[in-house]
Amino acid sequence: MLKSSNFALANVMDALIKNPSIFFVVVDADARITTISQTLLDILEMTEDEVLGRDIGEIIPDGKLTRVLETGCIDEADVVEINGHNTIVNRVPIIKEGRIIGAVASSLFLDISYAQELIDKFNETEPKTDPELDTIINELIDSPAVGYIIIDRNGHVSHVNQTYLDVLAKSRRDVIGKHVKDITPHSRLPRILESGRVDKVDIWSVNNHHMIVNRLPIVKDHQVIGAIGHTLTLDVTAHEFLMDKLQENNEFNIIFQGLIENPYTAYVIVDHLGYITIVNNTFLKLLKMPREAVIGKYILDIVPNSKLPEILATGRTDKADIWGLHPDEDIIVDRLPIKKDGQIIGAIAHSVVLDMNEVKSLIRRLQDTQKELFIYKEEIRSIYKAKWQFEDLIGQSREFTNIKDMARQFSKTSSTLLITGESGTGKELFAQAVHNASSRSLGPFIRINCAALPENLLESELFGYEEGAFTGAKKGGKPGKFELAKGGTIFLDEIGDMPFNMQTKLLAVLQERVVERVGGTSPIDINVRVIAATNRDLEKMINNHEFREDLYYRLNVVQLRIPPLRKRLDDLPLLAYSLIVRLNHHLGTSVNSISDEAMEILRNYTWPGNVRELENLLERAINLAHMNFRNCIQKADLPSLYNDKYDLDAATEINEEKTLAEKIEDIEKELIIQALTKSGNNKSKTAKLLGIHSSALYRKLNKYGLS
Ligand SMILES: Nc1ncnc2c1ncn2[C@@H]1O[C@H](COP(=O)(O)OP(=O)(O)OP(=O)(O)O)[C@@H](O)[C@H]1O
Repeated sequence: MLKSSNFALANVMDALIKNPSIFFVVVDADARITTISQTLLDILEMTEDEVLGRDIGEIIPDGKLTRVLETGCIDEADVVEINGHNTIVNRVPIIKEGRIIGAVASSLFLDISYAQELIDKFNETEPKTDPELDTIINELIDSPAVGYIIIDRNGHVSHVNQTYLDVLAKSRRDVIGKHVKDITPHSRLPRILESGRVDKVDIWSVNNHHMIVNRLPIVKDHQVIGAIGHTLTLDVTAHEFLMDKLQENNEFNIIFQGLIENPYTAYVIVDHLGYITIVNNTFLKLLKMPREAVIGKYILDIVPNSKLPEILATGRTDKADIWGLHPDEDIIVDRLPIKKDGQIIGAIAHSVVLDMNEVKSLIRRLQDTQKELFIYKEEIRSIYKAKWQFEDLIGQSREFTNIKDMARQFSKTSSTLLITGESGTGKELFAQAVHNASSRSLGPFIRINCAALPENLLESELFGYEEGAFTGAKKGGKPGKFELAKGGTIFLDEIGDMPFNMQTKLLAVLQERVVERVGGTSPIDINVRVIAATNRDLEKMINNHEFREDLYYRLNVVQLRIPPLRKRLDDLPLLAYSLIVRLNHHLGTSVNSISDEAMEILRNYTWPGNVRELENLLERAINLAHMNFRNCIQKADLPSLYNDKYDLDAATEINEEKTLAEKIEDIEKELIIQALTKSGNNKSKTAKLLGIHSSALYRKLNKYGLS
């Protein structure tokens, strides 16, 4: 009778299921025996009470299982002799959560003594010259349970027993004296003649019989004079062999049923041809079929959508695949090939999560949260995007107030508006203010940056797409910005960077006032006001054939030219102070003034990056002043205005507080700032200066808070 301690048998399952053995011993992490099969006890001539709880080294002193515990390495097909029985043993560590918690030694019980005896006989005399020996050999190999075939040094069959002749479906006359390859063309016995090595526990198929075989060389005076092939299991795959054992009402049932029969895990095992060899009750329950209807059947005849044939064909391992036996009954499964000597001999599928209801409810909750998040994001974006009003636009200079007045007038109409001006002058602010002062103020204000997206994405972003329009297209399709902006304003920022092809498509939309989704067939009416902005000289671009003239006229129905900061320097103190108030609020600082010297530096600067540059510069100045416990911005807080290299030097300085990756980011940020300054905050020029695509630049600007 077999006894096992509290040791978690479930953990042994994986180790054993890959190991079609019937005699075994299990030890825990301290090498103490926790489970042992009766047959092994019989071989050891001991009782279980004498063995359980004892160190394995005291019972089987070869120390090999202890080594598996130490190394975690599998020890496959090792020939050992236990009490005069030659046995082939597999030793496998039991690993849980990355820790070795025990080990199993299991044997395909193989008494190779017969074969050994045969070899010994061969070694005594030349087989062909001794008819008496033939009789002895024939007697020895005359076993209904084991198939034998023996070849001489030339590969010709010298002996074969009736059991193997039955497998071959041939008569003795057809076989004796023939070359083994003429009988079974793919025979691996000749290989043994060449290598002189034992070929242990190999899966061998002939005439649709699947067997486990051993092949041994016959060696005399260091010369290979022949080879023996004999079966260990006849007509069964390894797993069928195991199943046969399971059918027997013996002690193995207890342990193997425990291992395979697990109500939380469905198991199915196929042989190398895809025929089901093992299936547990949990899987049968899923199938709603009795065991007899399943075992021995081709997997696809039972489970038409099984992926096990793919595993057999490719040898790949599937981890946590969501798969459904029946529609709407998804489970999560692992699949793995069973390999022997590098060959795929079968495949296992077992469930990881059988009850998907819990997983599904989690997924549903996640989807709900995502939807909610999307709604909030949209809300935040709309609040943020359309927050600017004319009152927020700072500037009292004539140039500025004139533009503001003009813009107020334009907000009373729905005409397409083109806003031009250098980078950072406030074009987007004006667009928002116009929208907010217009009759469309309750509708959405949707901005799209035409420079930040590659052409193919820009098209689907602007016009949307239908389901299946391209690989990766979302189910149900997606509305474009023109559709989303319905009843409101669409702000086409950086229009000068729109690819030429897209310009043509945009022109058609503006002319016909309809959009067609990518992959769609029906036009959708649009009801939006279009405001476009650019810091590029569109007229020059038209001359260079970079911008469509007809589109320019469509966009330039009315135009606002925002003056650069250097042309309204009178606004500088007011702007600087207003920005400081806003920045303090944002940064949680309380810097409230600028020294005259610092203001003078600001006045003398040319402001290629305009108000945005002023804002960025003041933010850094506030941080520096704050770090130095000052409430007043001083010259020292504006290092980049009198020393361009300052920040790059600071970025490259080695200090322990930052990792290499963080330092590299600092340097990248500084280089971008310098390129922005150099290009007058022109994004496409900046991207060119840095040798990167403008969409990459926009990502980086976002990352470093420079946009
Ligand atoms: N008149 C202003 N009053 C207050 N803040 C301003 C003003 N003009 C610009 N700003 C500030 O400068 C930042 C840049 O403005 P905006 O994004 O509108 O510039 P832009 O001309 O659209 O730039 P780009 O061409 O690079 O897109 C704004 O976030 C705002 O903080």
